[in-house]
Amino acid sequence: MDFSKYHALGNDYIVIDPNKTMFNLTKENIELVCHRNFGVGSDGILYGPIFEGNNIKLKILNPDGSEAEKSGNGIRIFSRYLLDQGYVDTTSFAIDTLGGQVHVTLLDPKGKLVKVDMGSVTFLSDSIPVAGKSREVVDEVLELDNRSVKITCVSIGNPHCVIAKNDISEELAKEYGPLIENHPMFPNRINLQLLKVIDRSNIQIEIWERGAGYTLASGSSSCAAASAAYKLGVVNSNLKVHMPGGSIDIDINPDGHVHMTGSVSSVYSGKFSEELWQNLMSR
Ligand SMILES: N[C@@H](CCC[C@H](N)C(=O)O)C(=O)O
Repeated sequence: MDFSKYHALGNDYIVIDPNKTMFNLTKENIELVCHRNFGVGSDGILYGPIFEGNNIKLKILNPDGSEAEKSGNGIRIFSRYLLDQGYVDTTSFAIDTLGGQVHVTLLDPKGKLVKVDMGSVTFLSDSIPVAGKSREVVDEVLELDNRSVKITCVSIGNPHCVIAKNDISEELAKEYGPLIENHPMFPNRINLQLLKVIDRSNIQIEIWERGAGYTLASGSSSCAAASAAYKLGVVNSNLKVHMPGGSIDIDINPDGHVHMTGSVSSVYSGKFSEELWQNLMSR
């Protein structure tokens, strides 16, 4: 077995385990493995577990080869991988990511339902980052290709830009996505969520992910959009985030920590063909 593939609400990831498979994490290799025509195909690679003392570290790679600080669906998937491979034998453990440590609780004996304390969010421009003077970026006007949009920006370890609209669609996410992701206001690029508030306990989002493009679901996007809606005063602290691939439950605790609960599905474990493997090893 060289890799395992899982999805969380249609957001699919390949887990490559450095304890089992030597893999050069070059931009070209990541792009090839994630490519849906020339490789295995996925919305990213989860590279781990990397053991540092007693800690378990995870690296999250986007299909364009960039490294993400956090991924909500990625963390839930990786938690199930740790259980499937016998790396953990408790229902509660921590994982270190570039965007901080997260705390996981397996709510199902097979790891099919996972809750994660994703940490706390910030709206501060310097932390996200968003260019310009130091401020909270909440309901602020951004010029976008001859249009004005209202943005609220959030970091939950990785950066997000939320745009609330009455009508949202895949087409609109694909139109706004590249413009927002690469806008000069966002020096580290950014993930986009188009947000529609259904009622105080339900929101709907369409997502464009930094380094990945349009995806069917995103855990950190769910946390970001729910936190933005809560900050704007239009939802309660416990809510459901509906996405094209399914829904995630979000609880915003009084201490500011955001808890995300959602499913994980196993797809298959596989081996790279000798031909693809030679290709990957040669660069
Ligand atoms: N799908 C993820 C987010 C993955 C990282 C993102 N593309 C970024 O670059 O920040 C999720 O479920 O959170």
